[in-house]
This record gives sequence, structure tokens and C-alpha cells, in this order.
Amino acid sequence: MDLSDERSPVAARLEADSIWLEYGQHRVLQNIYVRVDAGQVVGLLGRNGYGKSSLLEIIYGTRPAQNRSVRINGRYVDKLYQRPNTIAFLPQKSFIPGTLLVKDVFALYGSAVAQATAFFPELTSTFPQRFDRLSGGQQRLVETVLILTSPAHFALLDEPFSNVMPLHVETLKGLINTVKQQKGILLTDHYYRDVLDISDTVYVLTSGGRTVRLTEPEQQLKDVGYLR
Ligand SMILES: Nc1ncnc2c1ncn2[C@@H]1O[C@H](COP(=O)(O)OP(=O)(O)OP(=O)(O)O)[C@@H](O)[C@H]1O
Repeated sequence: MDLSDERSPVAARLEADSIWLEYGQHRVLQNIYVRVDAGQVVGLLGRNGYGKSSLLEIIYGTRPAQNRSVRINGRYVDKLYQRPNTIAFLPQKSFIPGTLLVKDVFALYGSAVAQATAFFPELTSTFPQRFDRLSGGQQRLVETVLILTSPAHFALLDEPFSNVMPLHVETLKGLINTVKQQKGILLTDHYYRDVLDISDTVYVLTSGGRTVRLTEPEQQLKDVGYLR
């Protein structure tokens, strides 16, 4: 595929279609459709174990599913993870080898150091350090900022706010609002108010493994048992 096509800010579109995931008798996802356009933040909410991480991994291509169709600009892509210029993924669990220096990780991803430190000046002092010498919250912040400032056209973020202090969550939201001018973002997090705050569209996963688009978030989130 011609990556320059995918890089068009007007045409860039990520679609996950007909996603079906079952483990034995346990149906997790059923005929899911999610679309993310460049310039958009799409939020995904749902109860624990309802398949949010699975859906992101299926889109990225690292989790097999009974059925899946993932398309970029309408063209089917099998292994999206092989296209780092197209997509970057923040998994739920830490993914950076601990022995690497933070500055080397940024170089590896081609991430924009100036943009990262403009939002988080305190990251500057972490660059000469080994990743595993950072605190848990610092590690999560580095990982999230790394993915957001990468040149990829789409970002999948699985719990970007977890472990991050509220002050930094607010700054992360500012960074997301800035980088979305150049990319499409699909994110899930249990900090649902922050997700609602920054998302252009929000879906919630239901017990049947389907997505429902939120139009009256508070009420619908109660209806699906996400809120009391
Ligand atoms: N290898 C596996 N075998 C069987 N079931 C699995 C496997 N991997 C995941 N599951 C099940 O798939 C379901 C979806 O898990 P997933 O981690 O995607 O949920 P989630 O919505 O991200 O949850 P959380 O909000 O707790 O992070 C869970 O019920 C989980 O137990």
C-alpha cells in the first residue's frame, strides 16, 4: 500500500468491521464496527472484561479473532502492527524493555521530543535514564507521550491515564487535543469523564459484545451497568 495515500489528512480513515471474538462458549465481541477518522478522538467504554483491550489488539493485528476486517482508507490490512507509519499502539501493560534509555526509545519510535517536552518539561530529565529506573507513573506517562508524539497516523490507546496523576491527565488531554489535528485516536480508559471530555464519538460495549454509540452518556452508561 502506498503510505502517502494513508497520510492524506483528508482521506485517512481506520475502520474495524465485522469483528467477532469468542472463547469457547464465551462470546466477547459480536459483529463490531468502529470507525476513526483523522482529526477525531473516538472513545471506547465498557465494564471490566467486556473486550476493550481485545478489540484494540484485534485492530492492531496482534490478537486473532473468528472474524475481522480492518481497513485503512477502505483497503483491507491484515497486520496493521507491521505498519508503524500508519499506527502506533499503547497496550494496557508496559511494553518498553527496561534496559533502554528513554531518549533511545523516542528515537526508535521517531517521536517528537520537542512536542513531548513542550507539554511535559519534566520529561527532559528522564531522557538519559533507563526506562526501568522510572516510577510506575513516569513509565506510563513516557509510554503514552511516546505513542502520541509518534509520526503514525493513528494511535490506539489502552488506558493512557492509568497510574498518571490528575495534573498530568489534564496535560495529556491537551496533548491529545493537539495531536488529533494530525491523527485519528481510538482510546479506552475507565477515567470515563476524561474520555467523554476529549472524545468526538464514544462507544460503549454491551453485554452481548456489541457497540452502542453514546448520545446520552450518563443514562446509557447506567443502562449498561457501567455506572450506578
Ligand atoms: N486467552 C483467553 N482465553 C479465554 N478468555 C480470554 C482470553 N483472553 C481474554 N479472555 C477474556 O476475554 C474477555 C475480554 O478481555 P479484555 O481484556 O479484552 O477486557 P477489557 O474490557 O479490556 O477489560 P478491563 O476493563 O478489565 O481491562 C474477558 O472476559 C477475558 O477473560
